[in-house]
Amino acid sequence: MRGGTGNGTGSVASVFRQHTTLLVTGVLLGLFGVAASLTQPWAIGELIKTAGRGGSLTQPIAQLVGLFCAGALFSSLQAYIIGRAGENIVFDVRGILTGRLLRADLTAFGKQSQGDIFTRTVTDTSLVKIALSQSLAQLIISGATVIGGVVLMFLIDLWLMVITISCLGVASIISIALARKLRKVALENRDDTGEFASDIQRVLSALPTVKASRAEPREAARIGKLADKARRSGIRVNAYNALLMPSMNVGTQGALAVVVGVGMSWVARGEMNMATLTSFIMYLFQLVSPLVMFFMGVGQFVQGRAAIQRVDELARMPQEGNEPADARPPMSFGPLARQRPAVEFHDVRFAYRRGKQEELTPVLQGVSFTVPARGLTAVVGPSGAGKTTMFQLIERFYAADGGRVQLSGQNIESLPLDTVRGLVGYVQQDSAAMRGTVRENLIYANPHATEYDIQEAVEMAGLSSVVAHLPRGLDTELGDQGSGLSGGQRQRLCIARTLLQKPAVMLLDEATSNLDSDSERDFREVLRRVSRQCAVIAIAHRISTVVDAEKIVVLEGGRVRATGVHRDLMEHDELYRRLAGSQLHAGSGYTAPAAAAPVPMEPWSPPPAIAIGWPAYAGLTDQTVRLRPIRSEEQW
Ligand SMILES: Nc1ncnc2c1ncn2[C@@H]1O[C@H](COP(=O)(O)OP(=O)(O)OP(=O)(O)O)[C@@H](O)[C@H]1O
Repeated sequence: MRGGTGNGTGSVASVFRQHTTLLVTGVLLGLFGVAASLTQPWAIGELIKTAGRGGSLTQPIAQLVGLFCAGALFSSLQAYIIGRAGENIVFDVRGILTGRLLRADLTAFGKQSQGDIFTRTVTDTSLVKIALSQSLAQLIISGATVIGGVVLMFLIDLWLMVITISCLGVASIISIALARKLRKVALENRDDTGEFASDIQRVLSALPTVKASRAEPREAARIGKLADKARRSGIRVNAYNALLMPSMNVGTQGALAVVVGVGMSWVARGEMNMATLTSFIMYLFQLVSPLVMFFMGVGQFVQGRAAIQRVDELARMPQEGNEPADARPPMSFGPLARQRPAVEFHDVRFAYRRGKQEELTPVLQGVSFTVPARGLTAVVGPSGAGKTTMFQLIERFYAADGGRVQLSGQNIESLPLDTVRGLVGYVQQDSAAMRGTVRENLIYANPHATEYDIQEAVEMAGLSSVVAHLPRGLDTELGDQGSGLSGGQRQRLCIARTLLQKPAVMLLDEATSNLDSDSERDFREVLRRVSRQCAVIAIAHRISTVVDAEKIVVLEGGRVRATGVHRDLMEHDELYRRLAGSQLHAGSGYTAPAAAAPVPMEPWSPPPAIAIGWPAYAGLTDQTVRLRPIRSEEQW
């Protein structure tokens, strides 16, 4: 897709400027057509005069037919070229919007409803196309026809023209007032439609919840209200549109009636000849259609301006990844050195910004810890402690408000975003599979993955038997959000996808939550092998997965409460002991090491939502796993 305006300010205007050559060509062809049609009444007058004189009609008729053909040819060419320019404009505007949406800052993106974004990207851009191509060309061409016609009519008869102008002038003033009002209600209607689309999108994305909550009638009523709001503003748009053209029609028809009456009385008195009156009336007739088209163009253009405003607002959405000038290019980073920690948090503070007022929700309050370049580091803590938020800072979805996050000794803010995301693989809490084939989902982060790599990742993630039972194997189509697979299978698919990325740091957010105990045990074994190749940081619900971790970070209320290995934490950290106690006795199948301190069981109802962890490459057995020695550390 072409185009781009850097900061998004006046995106539509900048795209429009890029297409002026095609637009000007179209308008010029249209103006040639105008010249041809403006000459036609004069040619008809000549025909009448020649017929009156009894002369040969061949030449005037040929002249007239030539003018008709030229007019038709020019107007077809103009319509084609203007239409083409319009399609190019909408293509470029959508290209800019798509690019800016994909690079949008997540805080800013979160404030905008997705339905409204959809309306602006799809519907509003279509209105922009119509406004900047058809309506604009229509305004210029119809305007030129009207001006040319008016000048010629002045030349034919001054007084008849004064009568015409008086009737049309009143109608034009009314039409301009109506057009202004139309723009205002059109903007309201675009906003109402966006609100309706947002709500539909909200409900459709949670349809099973709506059904399970028996909320269909409530949702139908709520959406119905928004649809009705859009209907009412749409009716107002139609009302002003409906008044716009008739007000012009009444003006032109009134002018016609007066001109015919006055003109015929002058012909009867011999003060004007019939050919002159016929030419004048022909011009007046010719004026009606361009005048109506002109005001229709005004109507469409003002609606388009409302859409341009909305598209420009969307294009101004703040962007992520404003790289510092001294950001290093990706290649200079290389694989993470063993001797440096893979990830370091130094007194990191972070708060989410909510709503238009940017109210702060403090989450991390001075977090410090390090993650070695190899091995498993688990993050444990009660729900809401800020574990996922930490991952989002490592991925640079958000920037820390204070302190710094380092990747292999370098502040991630000073690294190109692409490098950070290439080095860090992220399996999210709500594993995000997408519509498309299983293979497309797998290679999403590494489109050049070989068949061997794919098979290996599938096997490592315990997906082999799942894929073997799918009707078309890796080429089986999945629905939205990966529907067609179970929750656990989707999770393994996302793990395989991240494995294919061969990250230097692998983040797993509660990746074992959808796995049964056997699968989790097998997965633990795979994870142990993976963590020899890269740094794995894991948040998981199951305590049993955490006991082998080289390091466990206990997070509470946005602060690191303790770090250590399982045995130490069992001895020294009260919270960890409680979390571990409830988990290890919850039937995970794990037997605590004999040397571990006795775990006091505390009555706990309801059980705390804890997150402990490490990732789950599920469903693997020693027989099924043929984890090829990773070809080289550099390649991983
Ligand atoms: N996008 C957001 N905007 C505002 N607040 C948020 C956002 N995401 C999370 N929070 C808040 O930040 C806090 C920490 O959330 P986070 O998801 O990091 O916790 P967590 O430890 O991963 O919890 P869990 O174990 O339940 O997943 C929570 O209080 C949550 O309400």
